[in-house]
Amino acid sequence: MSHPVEYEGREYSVREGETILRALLRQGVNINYSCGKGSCHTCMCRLVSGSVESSRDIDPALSGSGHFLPCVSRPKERVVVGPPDLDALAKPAEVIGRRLLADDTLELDIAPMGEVAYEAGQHIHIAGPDGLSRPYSITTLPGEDFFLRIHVRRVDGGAMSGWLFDHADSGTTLSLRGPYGDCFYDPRMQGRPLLLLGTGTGAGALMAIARAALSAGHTAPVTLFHGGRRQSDLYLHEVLCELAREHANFTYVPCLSREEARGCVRQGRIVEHAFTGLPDLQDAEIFLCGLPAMVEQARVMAIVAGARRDAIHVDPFDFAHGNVQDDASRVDAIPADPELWAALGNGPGLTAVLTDFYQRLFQDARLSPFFHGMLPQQVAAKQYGFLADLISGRREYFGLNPYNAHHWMVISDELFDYREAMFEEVLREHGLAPHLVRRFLALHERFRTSIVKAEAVPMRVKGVDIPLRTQSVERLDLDTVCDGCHQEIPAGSPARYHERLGTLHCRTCAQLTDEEIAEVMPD
Ligand code: HEM
Repeated sequence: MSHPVEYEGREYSVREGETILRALLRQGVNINYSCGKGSCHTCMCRLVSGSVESSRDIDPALSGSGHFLPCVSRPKERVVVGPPDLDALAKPAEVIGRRLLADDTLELDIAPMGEVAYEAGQHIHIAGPDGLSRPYSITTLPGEDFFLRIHVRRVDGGAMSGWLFDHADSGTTLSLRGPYGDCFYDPRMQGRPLLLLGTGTGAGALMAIARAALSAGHTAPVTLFHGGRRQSDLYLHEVLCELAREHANFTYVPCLSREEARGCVRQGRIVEHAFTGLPDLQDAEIFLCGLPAMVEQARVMAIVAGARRDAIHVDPFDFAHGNVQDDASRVDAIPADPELWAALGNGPGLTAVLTDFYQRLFQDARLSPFFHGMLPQQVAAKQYGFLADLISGRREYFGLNPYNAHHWMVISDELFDYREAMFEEVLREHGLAPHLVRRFLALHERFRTSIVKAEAVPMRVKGVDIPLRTQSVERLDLDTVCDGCHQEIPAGSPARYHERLGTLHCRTCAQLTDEEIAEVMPD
């Protein structure tokens, strides 16, 4: 028998065999999570009452303070779940060593008071004085030493990196939270080629992932591309060359985009080199750490090269910089794809795909709530306008760009991938060749960072944010009809106008409060 779960004051059903995380996501709860299998700890919650059964143990200090992982737990009775107690999750730690790896890159050895169970390449949040806190990738391997090592790049005007550079000497105390993230080597990847792309200190995390794989006896090729502008950006050059000498299946490819490249260093950006000649990435595991623009471009290229969505592992804190490019420039940069357009019958095939896709989406428990009040054929027609422009190269679409169209929606990477899997299935059912399916999905992929976000954002028009407002109470100038009860609303009455849906509701259907009415009808 399954038991319900209460989260943030609301009760949710849990189906037989379903984890608490799955149940909450299915019912539209916006809960932070990442790996979904008990490794990254991103979804950690506190058990306020009741008990759960977990398929994976966590640090006893965490379970002792009432924490558990909803992604690997099922309720044993009715449970009440709350957000994690961040103070209880913090562990004191001490800096025990530091060295400069380059003018602007510092290596810190940090000894936590107590055990921190992590995977190489995961990150921890480090808090300094005044509660300032930033994520840093762990560059050591678990069990290798009693301390953790991180790499810090001095960021211009960066308060935390500046503080670590100037004040984090041996003996300085810090506070740690984590580990977090699912960008790490899993022994189940044995036998698959690993492709690692990083810029800046992303190389520290990638080196740890490569070392974890090699020390676990990974025999398939492991290729690490590290990109920088200047020679000094390639701050792990010697160490990575040494690793390549020690392991025949490890290749290190340094690339320089600005300074002249010499010796084994290649000229240009890593994305250009890594995807030259489009390797077949169907079996590969891909790790991306570094500049958001690189991560975004590499993700698109990986999809075109056949990578599975769940095989692309991204260090999530790199996206903390937000949306890297505006949609208009993205659209301008997308070349027409005459082969794909022809395969879609120059239009009718796209209509057929979108009609089927939205029919299916409107039946889906996770996606349909976003489309409340809309009709599948309406949405399919608008989507056609957007995609037909991208694929055919014409420029006739004047609807909302993806950033603005989704500004009010909370969409996780996982939900985005869920929609993509559904879309992929429809494309295949319509007989599109596999290489064209990838190219189609890569078009969507280019807009991921415009669409995926943890909270609603204001619309942005010509670089200016429009205040987030989807509903307003108005005093009507003309007689009209209520979209709820279909009764007349006489001119001069208050009504609620839903800007996005374009609907109007009378004071009864909209349940207007006296305060709301008084604001538009002060007399
Ligand atoms: C989980 C993923 C997604 C969800 C839940 C979602 C949901 C929606 C919803 C509800 C709307 C209607 C907005 C409104 O009229 O207020 C919309 C519009 C739109 N979506 Fe998505 N979407 C997703 C992914 C995508 C992707 C991958 C693309 C393509 C890059 C895309 C492109 C668009 C565009 C262009 C519109 C505007 C159409 C128009 O009004 O002219 N969406 N989406």
